[in-house]
Amino acid sequence: MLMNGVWQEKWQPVQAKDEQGRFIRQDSSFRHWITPDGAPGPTGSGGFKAEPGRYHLYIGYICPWASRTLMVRQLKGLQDIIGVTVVNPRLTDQGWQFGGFPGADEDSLTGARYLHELYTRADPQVSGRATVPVLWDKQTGTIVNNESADIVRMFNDAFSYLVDQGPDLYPQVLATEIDALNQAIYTDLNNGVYQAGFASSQQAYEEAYTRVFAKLDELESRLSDGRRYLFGETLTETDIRLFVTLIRFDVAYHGLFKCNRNTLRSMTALHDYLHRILALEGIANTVQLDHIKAGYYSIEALNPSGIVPAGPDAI
Ligand SMILES: N[C@@H](CCC(=O)N[C@@H](CS)C(=O)NCC(=O)O)C(=O)O
Repeated sequence: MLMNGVWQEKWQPVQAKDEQGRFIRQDSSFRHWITPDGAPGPTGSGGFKAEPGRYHLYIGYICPWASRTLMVRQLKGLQDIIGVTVVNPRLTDQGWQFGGFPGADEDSLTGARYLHELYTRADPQVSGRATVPVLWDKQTGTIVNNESADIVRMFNDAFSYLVDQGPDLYPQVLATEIDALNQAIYTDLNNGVYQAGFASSQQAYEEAYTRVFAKLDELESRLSDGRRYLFGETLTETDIRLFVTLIRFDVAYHGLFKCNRNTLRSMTALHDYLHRILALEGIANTVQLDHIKAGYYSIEALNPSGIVPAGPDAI
């Protein structure tokens, strides 16, 4: 991580935990918004007008948070106006690295070797972890935003006057319900699996494990009435947020994070739902299982041997 702009070599997956050994996630540090006219958004400062070719997205296929943004870029047809660079899925002592793995890119935009170089370019005194996703502004050479939830919202509407494509993933009529379900899915699943995997006490692990499977059971039953998506026929950002955790479940969370009551594949309604979203145009290309496996199983604190499991054969 970075301390006052200086990279600290000893990377630890758990930087903060509470007195019961529960993993605590850090807040994102860049929170500006791209808007149609460059006016300030809900947080941060203005000056980031939606313009074709001006912004660039740094992601890792391993990362569920980054993958949300990649999916929304795809669903909203922004591929031609927002470029993408993919980091190596194996975290190094220097954090995320460019190149060196099939399907990982060099950073042809800034020439950086590691992602943290972008953070210090954006703010020479920055402290915190150098996480993906990063939404980069080529015009001013800075980070617009590194919070996937914000980037998803921006991609949903900021560029609509340039590219009017794809569903509205945050329709106003559903906003309150979306916010509530997002929060529940974040707590129990998106972050819940990490709390199980990175727990440093039996109690913290069991608490998280119980919440993960209680939420999966609840969603399995919600989807069992034959609805296409969580809110019916309309695909929303909540589906994207759930999908990124479900797609990683059997290949990473079931084994590495000890979320092993059952596989996702054995939950029929959720499994069908997962494949329904995977079949949406362009979405399969946003999922690279080899990156997901290699990345998670390279977390030394959880898997010192570095051995990557051969299975499962199918998701
Ligand atoms: N709040 C961030 C979290 C992103 C995040 O935690 N990314 C992880 C990868 S899945 C990361 O880059 N970790 C590197 C590190 O913590 O040093 C978001 O949702 O955008």
